[in-house]
This record gives sequence, structure tokens and C-alpha cells, in this order.
Amino acid sequence: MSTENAPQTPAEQEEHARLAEVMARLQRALEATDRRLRAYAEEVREQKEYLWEARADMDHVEKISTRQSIEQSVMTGETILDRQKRLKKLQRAPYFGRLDFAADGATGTDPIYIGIHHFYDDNSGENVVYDWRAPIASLFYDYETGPARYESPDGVVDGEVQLKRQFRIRHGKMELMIDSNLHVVDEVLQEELARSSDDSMRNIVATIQRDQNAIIRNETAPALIIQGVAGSGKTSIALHRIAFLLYRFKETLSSTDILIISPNRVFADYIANVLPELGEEQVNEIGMETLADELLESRYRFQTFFEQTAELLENDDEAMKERLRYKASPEFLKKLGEYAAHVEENRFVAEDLWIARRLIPGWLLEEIFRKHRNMGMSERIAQVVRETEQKFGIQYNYDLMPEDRRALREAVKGMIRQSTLRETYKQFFTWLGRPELFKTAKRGKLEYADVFPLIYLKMRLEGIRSPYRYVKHLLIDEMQDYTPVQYAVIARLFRCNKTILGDANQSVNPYSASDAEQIQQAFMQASRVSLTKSYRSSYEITQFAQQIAPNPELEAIERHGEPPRVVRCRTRKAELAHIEEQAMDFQASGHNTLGIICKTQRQAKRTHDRLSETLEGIRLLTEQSSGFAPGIIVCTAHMAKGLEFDRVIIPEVSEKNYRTDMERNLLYVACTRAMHRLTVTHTGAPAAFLPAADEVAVTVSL
Ligand SMILES: Nc1ncnc2c1ncn2[C@@H]1O[C@H](COP(=O)(O)OP(=O)(O)OP(=O)(O)O)[C@@H](O)[C@H]1O
Repeated sequence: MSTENAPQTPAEQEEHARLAEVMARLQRALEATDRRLRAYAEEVREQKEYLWEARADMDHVEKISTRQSIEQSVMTGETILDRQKRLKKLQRAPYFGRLDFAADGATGTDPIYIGIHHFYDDNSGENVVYDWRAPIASLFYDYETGPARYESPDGVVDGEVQLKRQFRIRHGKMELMIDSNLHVVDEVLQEELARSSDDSMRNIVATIQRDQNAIIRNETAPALIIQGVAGSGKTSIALHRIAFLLYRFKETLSSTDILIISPNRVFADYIANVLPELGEEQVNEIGMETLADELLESRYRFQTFFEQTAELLENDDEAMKERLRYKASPEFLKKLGEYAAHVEENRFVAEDLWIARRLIPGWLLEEIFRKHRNMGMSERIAQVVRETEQKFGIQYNYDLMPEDRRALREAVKGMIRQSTLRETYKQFFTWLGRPELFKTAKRGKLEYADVFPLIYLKMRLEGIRSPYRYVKHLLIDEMQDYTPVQYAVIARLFRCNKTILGDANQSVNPYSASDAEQIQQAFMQASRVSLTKSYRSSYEITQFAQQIAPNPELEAIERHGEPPRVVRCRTRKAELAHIEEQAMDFQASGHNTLGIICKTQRQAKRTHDRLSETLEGIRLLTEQSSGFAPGIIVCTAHMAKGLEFDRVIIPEVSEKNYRTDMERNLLYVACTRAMHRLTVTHTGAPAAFLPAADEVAVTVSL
């Protein structure tokens, strides 16, 4: 029921009165924080003044103690500032749900209101609003009215949900209030999904679904792999899960302990707001290329994943596909492991040595050398020399002279049959009998597909001291775009808990992709969950995308909109004119984002440049872009991964331009970015895997 007008029913009257009371309490709490903040600011000012004026009479210890006291006041002030921010947010929407739960054996029920943050009223000593992450709040997501249970810190509590109510409150005003019973269509969710997009990912606390809640609140899985169809909320719930874990384990986990591996900086920027909105600090983020560069100590120049995909699309090179396919196979990882063992086995040719006219047996040198396989080579040689010297001293009761030590070091060095890491990696392909699988990319760079195998070999032969030992939880998005070798490297690098998410149907480069099952093999004790309901796109858009890349598991949400349009244009000029028309229509609409999604960067640039001749403010996303913003964005499907737009236009979907499986995947990714409206344009024959024309509107334009 809508409650924008005067409340009608007793329930509405009750809730309006309650809201007014909560708003008044929030106002009082805010005024109290304002007073405390002013008091702390004054205290800091006075202490600083005192420190300055009395500095000549103070000894060192006194100065330190005054400074510490200032720091303490500043920190307390910051905590109050945080509370102030939360209270202000609560003033806009103090809660979104109410739950009356009668625990078995308890007398009476107090309504529990659930909001984005906890609100404890200091004056009355009451929990006025519960944080959505509180144990009891999980009832709100898991049950309608009837028998229910939740896990409290003291154990499982059984009982009955007697009332469940959803609210939409904006700017302190109640706009909607709905009592949910079993089988009620989730009206609040429908409204939420029908809204226009934002310039960043939004939180979904008010409408988290039951299966999503189970993933968010899973505290035990050491590695949780989420395979979810396009638009199923994977990224959203992974971030909500992080917020939940930060709340649940606040004593031992902080935002600086978390790292996100994300596909690019635009995506990182797009999701950056979710955790702060949920009252948590932003967490660190890193891309695979930066990670690789750090691990290789910036010693190698290599192609990026983006460049690799671009090259594949521009050239459709069978030999390259074969290289990528093999390097993405579990077989490749196995062989690389065998090769590393082989190199290790054969690279030290120990011989008997005579130092200071005394014998050092080869077997002893070999034994010491083998023991330290995880050290870098120069460190390892130094260690062999050190340990041999010790044993030598004990055996012969003789201390080595500096020249003896030098001779020992030179002799040990001489026993090593070693080439550079890159050379050793290259020789792997000869050892394998397939030298054609190693090929340098343009300008002598390593191919992207060789970067992580090289790191893996380095780890096996030299050892890498992980710079990420501080990470306690790792989140990997777009998991399908990483290969078994990458996962093997990640597993060695990050021993912490992990949330790994993606969609096998959305790989932008199917020649180097992994599915959830393969990924599970890389991590011990990993659990796999799947999400099959798609929330982002209207029913019609989802059905359209399903015809391009059918996924029998996918369940489309029943939110109806315009059918997607396939627009056949006589010429490229006519196509651009149609896109321009659509762009102008968008500018006049209430929608916030329009994505014009092309296949290649070259096509995106060309489209962008042509449209920019007549339209203002169109942005082109490139590999270097670092931010997402509302308006018209032209980009490739690769760049659009993970993003969403109110409207999407996909140009040049002709038979010639979209032909291969990879192109089909990219088209699927592009279509599934659209929330409310999708237009596909082409000249000449349309791509064969576009839905048949009689199922979509065909407009002959110009
Ligand atoms: N429970 C929910 N309540 C409201 N909105 C939701 C819910 N679940 C998902 N959504 C919305 O669905 C859209 C898709 O979510 P998200 O981007 O997290 O999905 P995804 O599975 O990561 O998508 P993709 O793989 O296609 O990039 C977002 O607009 C998100 O807000």
C-alpha cells in the first residue's frame, strides 16, 4: 500500500507515528553528536595552544604525553564524526523492514526495525534500529510470516515471525509500506529494479533475496565460488558479504585486510561506493596486470589481457588461439609443474670439491642445495656456502680463510646449469616438443598468456615471498577470465579465505577461460554455489540475450519492458544517424546512462568520433580510463563487463562482424548490460545468432 497520502489504516497510523518518533530521536542524537564534536574540537584547540605556550617549560616526556592526548581526542572526534555520518544517512531512510518475532517460550514480542546501520538511543538505552547484518536481521531475508529460526551468538533460536513489513522511506518520508505474506510478489524489489541506473553500484540491503542472503552470511567457507548468471547480483552480494564479514569479525578483520582483484579501473571505480555506503571503508583493489608486474619486479614487458583480446578480435589468428587454448588447459599446468621439477632436478650438478686440501663430497652439496628450493638463486648459493662452511668446520675442526670461502662460492656457482627465467620458460616448450607455442607479442613483449606461467615457474624455481601475506580475505571478480595457471599462482600467493565470482557464459576470451568446476580444483575445501535468477534486465531483454547464448539454468525476473529492437540500416551513415537519434532521445529521457557497446576498441573509437561531431559529452572508455560516470559512454563489450546501463545500443551487429564463438560471447555480454532498453543495429546481413527478425521489431531506417 502506498502511504504517501495521509495514513488510512491503524497499521499505517502506527507506522507513521513510529517513524515520526524515530526521526525525532535521530534528531536528538544528531544534536548530541554535534555538541560532542564541538567540545572535542575545542579540547584539541586548547591542548594545542597549551602545548605551544608551555613548550619552553615542558620536558620531553610531558610533550609526548600532551601530543598523545591530542591524538586521542582527534581519534575520539573521528569516531563521533562517523556516528554523525551514519545518523545523517539514517535520517534519510532510518529502516526498510520490520519484523515481529516471537521466540519459542518467550512472552510477547517487540518489533524489530532493520536498517542500513544500527541505531542505539543513548537516552532510552534502546536498540531503535538493528543493522541489517545483525543475526536477528537474517530472519527478514529468510522468512515470510510463520515458523522461523536464526542463529544467535548463543545458538539457534526457534520461533515464529508474526509480522513482516517492508517500507520505502525517502528523505524521512514514508512512501510505501507493504505487509509480506507467503507468495506475495516482491513489490519493493520490482520498484527497485525498475529505477534508473546510478553512476555507481548501489546497495541492495532492503531487497536481498534468500539465496543471496545465504551467500552473504556464509562465514565458514574458506573459498566460496559463486557461479551466477548475468545480472544475478554476484558483484553486489560479494561486496555485501565483505561488509557482513567486517561486521561479524570486527575484532579480527578490518578493511585494510581485504583485497579485490578486479578486471579494470572503470569497474573498480563503479563498485567503489558500495562499501562506504554500507558504512565500511573502501578496500584495496588490484588488477591482474599490476599483480603480475609486482611479482616479476617490473623486469618484463608484457601484453595486457585487454591487448590480447583486442589482437584476437582484430586478427582471428588460429595459431594464437591454439597457444591460448593450450595455456588455459589443466594439462598445461600439469606439464609446467613437471618441467619445473625436471629443471630443479637437473640444474645442480654437484661434484666432489677440494677446499684447503680437504674434501667436500658432492652429495653433501647436493643435499644442502635441494633443501633450500624455495630461495632465490643468489640467496640459495649463499646458504649452501654458509651451511657447507659450518659442516666443514665441525668435520675438520678448521675455519675457512676468506680465500677458501671465495673458492667454495665460485665452485658452487659453477655447478649450476642455469639460464635466465625467460630462457628457462622458453625451453619448456622445446622440452614439451612444441616450440611453436612460444611466441613474443609486438615490440618484444611477452604474450599475456605467458605471464602467469612465467610467474608460476619463478615461484617453483626461485620462490616468491608473497607481498600479500597481510590479506585475510581475497575477492576475485570475473573469475571466468582467469586460467588454471593464474589460479595456481593465486592459491600459492594468497593462503587466506576467498570469495570468487563470475559467469562461465561471460568470458570475453573463451580461449583462456575457466569454469567454476575447474576453479574449485585449484583451491582446497572450496564450496561452489550458483545463482540463477537474473535481476538486471527486463524480462524481454533477458529473453533476447538468452536466444544469443542460451543458458537453461537462467531464470528471468518478471519485470516487463519494451522488446529489444533490431534495426537494419541501409548504410553505415544511416546506422550512425539512427544511433544519434537514439542518443538524443536518451538525453531527453529520465534515464541516466546509455552504453554504446562495440566489438573492438577501433570500432568504439570510430563510433565515438563520428557521434562526437554532432553530440556533446560522449565519453569513450579505453584501457587507460579510470572512472565511470552517467551520460553516454562508448566502449567495447570487454570494457563493459560488470557494468550496467539504463539503455544499450550495440552497433555493427552484422554477419561479418559477429561470427565466432568469442564474438557471440561478447554480444551476449553487451546485451546483458542493458536494464531497460536495448537496440541492436546493423547494415547488410545481421549476425546469424541474432534472434530471428520476426521475433523482434525490424525498422528500416533511412
Ligand atoms: N536482491 C536484489 N535487490 C535489488 N537489486 C538487485 C538484487 N540483486 C541484484 N540486483 C541488481 O541487479 C543488477 C545486477 O547486479 P550485479 O551487477 O551485482 O550482478 P552480476 O551478477 O555481478 O552481473 P554481471 O555478471 O552480469 O556483471 C544490479 O543493478 C543490482 O543492483
